[in-house]
Amino acid sequence: MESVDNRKGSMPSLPILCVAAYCSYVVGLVFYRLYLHPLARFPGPKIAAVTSWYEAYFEIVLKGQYSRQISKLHDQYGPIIRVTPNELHIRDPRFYDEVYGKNLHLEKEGWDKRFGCAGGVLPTVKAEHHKRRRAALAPLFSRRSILDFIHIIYRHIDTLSLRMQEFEARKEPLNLSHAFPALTGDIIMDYFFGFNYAQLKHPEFESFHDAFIKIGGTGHIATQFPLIYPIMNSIPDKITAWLEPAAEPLLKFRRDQWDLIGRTLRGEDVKNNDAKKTIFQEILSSKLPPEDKSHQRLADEAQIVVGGGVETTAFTLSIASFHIINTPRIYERLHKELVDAFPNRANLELYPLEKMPYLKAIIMEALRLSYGLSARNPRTHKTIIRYKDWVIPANTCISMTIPELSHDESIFPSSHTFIPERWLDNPTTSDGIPLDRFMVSFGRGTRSCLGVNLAWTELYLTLGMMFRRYRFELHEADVSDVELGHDFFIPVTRLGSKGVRVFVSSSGD
Ligand code: HEM
Repeated sequence: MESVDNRKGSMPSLPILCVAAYCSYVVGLVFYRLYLHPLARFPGPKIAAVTSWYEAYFEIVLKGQYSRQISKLHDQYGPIIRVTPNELHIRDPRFYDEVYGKNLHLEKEGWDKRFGCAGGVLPTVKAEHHKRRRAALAPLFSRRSILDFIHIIYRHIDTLSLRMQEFEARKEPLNLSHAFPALTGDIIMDYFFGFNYAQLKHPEFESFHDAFIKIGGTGHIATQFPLIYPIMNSIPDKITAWLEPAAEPLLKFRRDQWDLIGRTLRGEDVKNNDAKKTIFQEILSSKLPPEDKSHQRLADEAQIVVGGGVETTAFTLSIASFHIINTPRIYERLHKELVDAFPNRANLELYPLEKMPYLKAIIMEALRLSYGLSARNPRTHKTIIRYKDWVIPANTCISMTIPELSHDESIFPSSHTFIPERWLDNPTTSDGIPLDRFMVSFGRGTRSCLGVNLAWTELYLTLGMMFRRYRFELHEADVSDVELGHDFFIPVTRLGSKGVRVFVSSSGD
């Protein structure tokens, strides 16, 4: 008996064994990531190579600041760096087309965890799934489809114009940063879902805006803790809305979509406008396999399409409007171009707007500074890629970031200044490359923006209407109300910003 007790006493207890095993695992993992990992040779801070907690610190604790930190790391370590244990980041505008090539079918890792709707086309990981999902949506995004729907876009632009008159009459500041997401939200709802929430008519322009900013922030947490969405989804909507009132419009949207999809699957026509088809009818009549036509997949797609189209276009409109109003030279030149084309201020037509060089240059400049997405945009190539002296192993996640390209001073001198003139008269870079090759705010290649035609149409018509019919005066707004403050996947300004607020008056001519 005595000898058995002695043996027991000399054995470490189970918790100690577990701690020792865990410590050995961590030491082994650190050693592997630093010295044996396929990316071990690449430059960058050791801490980023060892753990994604480094990324988490900048994204979660400092609220969307890792992209900014990555720019500083590029200054220190060069154009290619290892930013997480398994990801390389490249800063080189001339390498963009290699990473986001046109004919390549590339996997996109990581975004599936971000939004809690992994079945949507944007976050789809596998290239083959993406290809068929995108093909099913493409007809709905064609120029022809947009022109078929344009009367509904005009209707919403007219509503915005009426709201402007209302603010003019009341002599109260109008918050453009609130009005634009309501406009783009109503258009997208009508276009894809056959009805809208009349957000533009809401006194305070209630919209999906705040909810999307919150989702963007949550995406950083979900990247590290993917279970967060299943946990959140298990909480009743009422409690979520009580904890986070900004989420309410999106929760309502999700409930309504779930119901609409159910009704569409049962064969009902759920539209209550005169658009031709809803997105659900389009997907259901496509050649997609049954698993891509499930209730959940359709709901995921609905959220992605609305998420893709509301904030992006609205932010571009805010940037364009702020700078036009803030720069009399730009306002006067644009206004003259509009008056020449539309002597009668009540008229508004897409084709003449599309032919206006200065308006187009303004939109290009606003797109450049609105970036589309501020997030690192990952792609995984199945083969090795060579970048300068580096050989990037096959199946490595490589990312680049649109804001870095927009602010490359060798391509866009004074890149933080809004200069529409840089886009006039077919400009080229100093080495003769057309400047618009470096306009990547709609992405590039097989996974570039599907909504580009709709976005341009909205941008032409909204800015054309506003700056033909009205004059504006900024109210307590400055450039920090339209500059990137936080990367919440979409670019977000400083968090305390009250938005671009303006007094409105008639243009009088
Ligand atoms: C100024 C406006 C817009 C900008 C700057 C913009 C930007 C972008 C960018 C950069 C991507 C590519 C993401 C990637 O490379 O992986 C993208 C994808 C996408 N955008 Fe847009 N977008 C805009 C408006 C819209 C609109 C109005 C819609 C329509 C609802 C839309 C729907 C989509 C969709 C569905 C995708 C996913 C495409 C795919 O994965 O194949 N976007 N957008």
